[in-house]
Amino acid sequence: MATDSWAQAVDEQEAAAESIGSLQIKDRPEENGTNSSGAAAKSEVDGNNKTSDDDDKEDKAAQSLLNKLIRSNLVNTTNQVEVLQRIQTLRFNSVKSFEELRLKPQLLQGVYGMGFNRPSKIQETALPMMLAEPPQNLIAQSQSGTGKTAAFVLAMLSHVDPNNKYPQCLCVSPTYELALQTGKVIEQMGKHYPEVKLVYAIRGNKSGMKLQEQIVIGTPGTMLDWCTKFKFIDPKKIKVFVLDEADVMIATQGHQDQSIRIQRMLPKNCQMLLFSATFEESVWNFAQRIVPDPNIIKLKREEETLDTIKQYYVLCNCKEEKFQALCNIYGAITIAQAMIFCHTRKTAGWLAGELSREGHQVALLSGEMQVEQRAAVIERFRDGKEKVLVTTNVCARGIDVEQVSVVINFDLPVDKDGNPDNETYLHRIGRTGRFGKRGLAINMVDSKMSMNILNRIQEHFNKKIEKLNTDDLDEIEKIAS
Ligand SMILES: Nc1ncnc2c1ncn2[C@@H]1O[C@H](COP(=O)(O)OP(=O)(O)OP(=O)(O)O)[C@@H](O)[C@H]1O
Repeated sequence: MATDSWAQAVDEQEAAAESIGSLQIKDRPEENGTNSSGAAAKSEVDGNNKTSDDDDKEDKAAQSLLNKLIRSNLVNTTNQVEVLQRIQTLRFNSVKSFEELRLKPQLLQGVYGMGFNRPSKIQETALPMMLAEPPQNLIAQSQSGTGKTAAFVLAMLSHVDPNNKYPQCLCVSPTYELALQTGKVIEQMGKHYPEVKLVYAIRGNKSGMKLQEQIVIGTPGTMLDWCTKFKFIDPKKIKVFVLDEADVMIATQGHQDQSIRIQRMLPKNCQMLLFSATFEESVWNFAQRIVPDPNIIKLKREEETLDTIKQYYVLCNCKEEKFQALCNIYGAITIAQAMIFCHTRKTAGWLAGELSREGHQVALLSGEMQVEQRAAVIERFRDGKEKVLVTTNVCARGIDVEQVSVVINFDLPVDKDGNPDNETYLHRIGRTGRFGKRGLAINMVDSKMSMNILNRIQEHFNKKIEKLNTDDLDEIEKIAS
């Protein structure tokens, strides 16, 4: 992943270039796209890699929250679920309908009330395991948006006994905001089951006495305090323990230990469920400490591909020329919606301003915005209220806006050392099914260094990126046909 020391360096370089420009000593690149300032940029980066742009730094929790806030649907996947079951355990059949799960009528009503017609891919396999008797432990990994939260919420609601007025399910989340999002799902799904109550174990929400609510959802530190220091919760009475967003959890100092300490207080027969969007070594090690004797299910992510994307590059000398090229493209072809990626906030802000002056309806995602504000911007764009979304990569990481047909790399994606960030390139332009039949990606090249990056991206994907002359309207028109 690209970090922001490079962004900072580019910011500084841009600022320097502006002051140099005002002294009329502009470093103009050659027509073939070479530019001596490319090398200068690299050395600036090298000299500045300690000065990171902290404001732009996104943590995983914010990313995850953003995804939840803007998502209104399941992520489509045709990949098969991979199941690793415990030895000598029951065989679980996957289900194709919610009826097959024999849910309580109030819960079935809740599920349908949320507009779910049938279980998602991961739910087909995970739900029968989670609802089985005796309770089964589960480690489940699948990409964000595939229905994990809805699955464990249904499991918790199914397992509680509303007649018992004490906590029976604990669910730990990495942040207060993420806990609230899960809480909302519990409230929606449990809408017709009002006897079941929910409480948030989050800082400042001290209850002062033993809890009566059956479900407690919160962050690990407060949850641990409520179990140990304040004794609001009797851990011995817990039937279901859920650890959500394990990959986000382990990125936060202290969360792992706190979660493990909570888990150790729970009875042996308590059902342990752990969910994660990714499964790197560290997550896996943590998962195994939290969930003894687990069933494991994994849903592979759809492969991203460049096969159906037409890729072009445009040679320019400076950002003004890149902007002009962009205007020419807009003048020649009809673009329903486009996403434009810039390397720095400053360039993104400038470009958004220029585009608005040209009469475009522009949305800008910027690092200073709160997560909720960003979600609102993306939502407006997704709803078609704006036609162009200008953003830095840091802001847009992980965001899917399906209807976008044109992606413009105003700056090519690079990592902190100035090398091509192939993963980000693929993610920006290559989503499966994102473009329907055909998509268009246009890369702006403005220096020897960026030409070199483009060449390396071509080599990496073994896919030719064609040159496009944006001064030739006929040529531009052809790319859209
Ligand atoms: N069976 C279903 N049918 C239709 N929509 C569903 C179904 N299950 C979940 N959804 C919806 O799909 C979206 C994603 O589901 P959910 O939040 O459970 O996924 P997730 O894997 O937990 O994602 P994240 O990791 O981001 O929390 C939500 O809007 C949810 O309401």
